[in-house]
Amino acid sequence: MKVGFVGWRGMVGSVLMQRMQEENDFQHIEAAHFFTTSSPGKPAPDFGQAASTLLDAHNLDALAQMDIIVTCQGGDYTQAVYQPLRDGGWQGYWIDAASTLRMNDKAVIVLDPVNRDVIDAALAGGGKDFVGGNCTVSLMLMALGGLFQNDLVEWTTSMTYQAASGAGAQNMRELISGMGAIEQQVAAELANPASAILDIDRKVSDFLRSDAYPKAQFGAPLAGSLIPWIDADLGNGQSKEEWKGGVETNKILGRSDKPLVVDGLCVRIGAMRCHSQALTIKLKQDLPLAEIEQLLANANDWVRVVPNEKAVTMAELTPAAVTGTLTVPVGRIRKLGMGGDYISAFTVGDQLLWGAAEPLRRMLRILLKTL
Ligand SMILES: NC(=O)C1=CN([C@@H]2O[C@H](COP(=O)(O)OP(=O)(O)OC[C@H]3O[C@@H](n4cnc5c(N)ncnc54)[C@H](OP(=O)(O)O)[C@@H]3O)[C@@H](O)[C@H]2O)C=CC1
Ligand SMILES: N[C@@H](CC(=O)OP(=O)(O)O)C(=O)O
Repeated sequence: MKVGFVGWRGMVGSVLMQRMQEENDFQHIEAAHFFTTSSPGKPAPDFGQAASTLLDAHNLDALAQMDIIVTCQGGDYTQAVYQPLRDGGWQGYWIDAASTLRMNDKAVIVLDPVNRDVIDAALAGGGKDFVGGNCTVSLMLMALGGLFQNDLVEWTTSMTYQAASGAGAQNMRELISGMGAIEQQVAAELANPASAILDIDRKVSDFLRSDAYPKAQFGAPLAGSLIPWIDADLGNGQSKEEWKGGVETNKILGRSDKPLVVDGLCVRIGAMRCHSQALTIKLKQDLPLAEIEQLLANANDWVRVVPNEKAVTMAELTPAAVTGTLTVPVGRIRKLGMGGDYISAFTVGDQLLWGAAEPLRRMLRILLKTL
């Protein structure tokens, strides 16, 4: 098997490479080839394979030599290369982090702990295109798979608290710059315990609204504020990120013919790389909480039910606790005042791991085992 990697040095690609090394995935690959859009001919990274040089990621002939291509290069690259490659007769497997092909009929959105059956059916039917899902959708399904997979959900809202990393590496830098710049505005006042808090607040507020605040990437202040819009404006009041919540959830679950309503508001907050979501779930029946918790906990090896108590919630159900881990905690589970079939839940997950790189890594392993 020849496997080509495109976008391996970007943020998502780097996390993918790191996970592949941790899981010894390269040992299962006969020949790994690394592509670049910027520096063909330069030395390729050494992940225990023979030293080689970087290939041109726009060279269709070089790409066509691959049995499997894994790309984390982004939607523009997929848009430019995928169809010409297929039109040229390439029959290989395409594994992609970008959203471009997700809703294509022939593509499967991969999240194997949730939809291994959908993936296997596609492979058996000759499917060749496997795309990672939107990060909030994948993380929601990892957390709440126990309810969705048992067809217990009538509808759900997902109100998100999304990290800067979802917008890219430069946006993460801008978030930290914003935090630092705010502190600098009032460093002298902070050092003086007698300074008036309303003076500090006024200085910070003035700075947040000023042109001096670093916001070139996000277009609005994030540190010290939030941004209640993510991705494109669809023109009907819904953001594209919110639209993805519904269509991608149903596609992953293989129920686009009988779609569940999944809708809500997507909000960017000042976390680094963990997305959080608050959910209201209308169940099809009034199940005891203990049964709900058991269904959630048993759904996969990564979900962890956090008891709905203050101390453990503060310790375990936060971006600070979860960042850099594959664990997907879900907590704040309780019956809501609307009735016994309404529950709340809150979940946190690393959007670069289960939200981006890990489903791709696992799909590659599935292919390497199957082919
Ligand atoms: N960010 C996220 O959370 C998610 C992203 N995705 C998808 O993955 C795609 C890639 O996202 P992301 O990883 O954030 O993109 P990055 O901007 O981090 O990387 C994309 C490419 O930029 C080039 N590049 C230029 N300068 C640098 C540099 N200094 N360091 C590293 N790479 C550099 C590299 O290409 P080259 O080596 O060819 O020069 C790299 O592959 C997105 O467009 C999206 O489609 C999907 C889910 C989540
Ligand atoms: N849109 C997500 C990140 C992302 O890349 O999503 P998608 O893969 O659906 O384009 C966010 O900003 O948090």
